[in-house]
Amino acid sequence: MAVFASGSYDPDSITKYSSITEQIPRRSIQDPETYQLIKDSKPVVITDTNLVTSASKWDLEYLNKNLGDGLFYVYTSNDNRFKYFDNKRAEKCKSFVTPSERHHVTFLQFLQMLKRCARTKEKVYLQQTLNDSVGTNIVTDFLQFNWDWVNKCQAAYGWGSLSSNLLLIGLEGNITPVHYDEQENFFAQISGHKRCLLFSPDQFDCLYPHPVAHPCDRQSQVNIANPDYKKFPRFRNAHATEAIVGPGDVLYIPMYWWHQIESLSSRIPPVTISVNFWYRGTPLPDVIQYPLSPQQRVSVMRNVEKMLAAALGDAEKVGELLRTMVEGRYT
Ligand SMILES: O=C(O)C(=O)C[C@H](CCCc1ccccc1)C(=O)O
Ligand SMILES: [Zn+2]
Repeated sequence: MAVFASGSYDPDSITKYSSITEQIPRRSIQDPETYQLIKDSKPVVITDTNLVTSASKWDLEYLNKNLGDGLFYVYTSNDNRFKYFDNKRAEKCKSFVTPSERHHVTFLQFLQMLKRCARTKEKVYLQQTLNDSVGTNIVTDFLQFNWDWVNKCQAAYGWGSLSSNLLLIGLEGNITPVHYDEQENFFAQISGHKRCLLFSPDQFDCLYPHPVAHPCDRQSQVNIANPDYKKFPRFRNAHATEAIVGPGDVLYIPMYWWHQIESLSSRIPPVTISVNFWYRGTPLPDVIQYPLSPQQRVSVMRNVEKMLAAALGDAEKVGELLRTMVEGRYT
């Protein structure tokens, strides 16, 4: 077993995907190009924001001592994929097999689950929105985030309010499969390394998301590690851009950009820790410019799916109606 110096990762552990073509640029907060990229809704890794420097001391021991006795959502998966699913919809959708299991546990129970994973090879992923149940030391660290910088960005780009900060503590090998979010995201890496694969929103047709009413809405049906080209032939045309983020890096994931996040193996520390900053998007402009942006086209498609499900009173009937409308007519 190779042991890596603290804070490094094993480059050989990185799965080779055919669809990777380029690297996401890494820029300083001093560099004007950084702000041009964000303005253009393009991904960029900003290397020196000090956004979460106050969290550099967050390791499992410190977090166990200071996170308080609240409950945390921890997902377990028997493969290493943690495909997000809407819990409420999953309960309603009888035929749906949840791709991972959600537990609501104390941090101590999470640590015990981590220990068990070392034996059972099961994977575990803590994904919890930071809330006011955390201890005072975490509040102090949180208040020392570089809010000045991130608030300036929020205002400069006309983003909506900060909706949440998700604390993510994962094991090497954990994968959050390809999905998009309807929020702007400053993804801050605190401990360990993560490989982020991003696909632009105009590749919607190559990534075959689940229907909007499905528990896995916004998630791609394609497993990019083993794509089913019969079901998803256009995935052959997909091209990703990649960044490996380490402690102190902040990846800007623009709203509607597809992303897959993989925790890279590094013996020290055995876990990866990240905190994201999700912002509601810029409100629609008063005058819509044509042609619509790829993001706006995704939003239109989502609205059509929602309206048809409501109009038909049954989301299961949307596909049939759309086929009737399109086949032989709009082809
Ligand atoms: O920050 C982001 O957007 C990420 O995708 C980070 C990702 C975990 C996100 C889990 C999730 C996905 C969809 C809805 C709610 C929660 C990771 O780091 O593994
Ligand atoms: Zn995401």
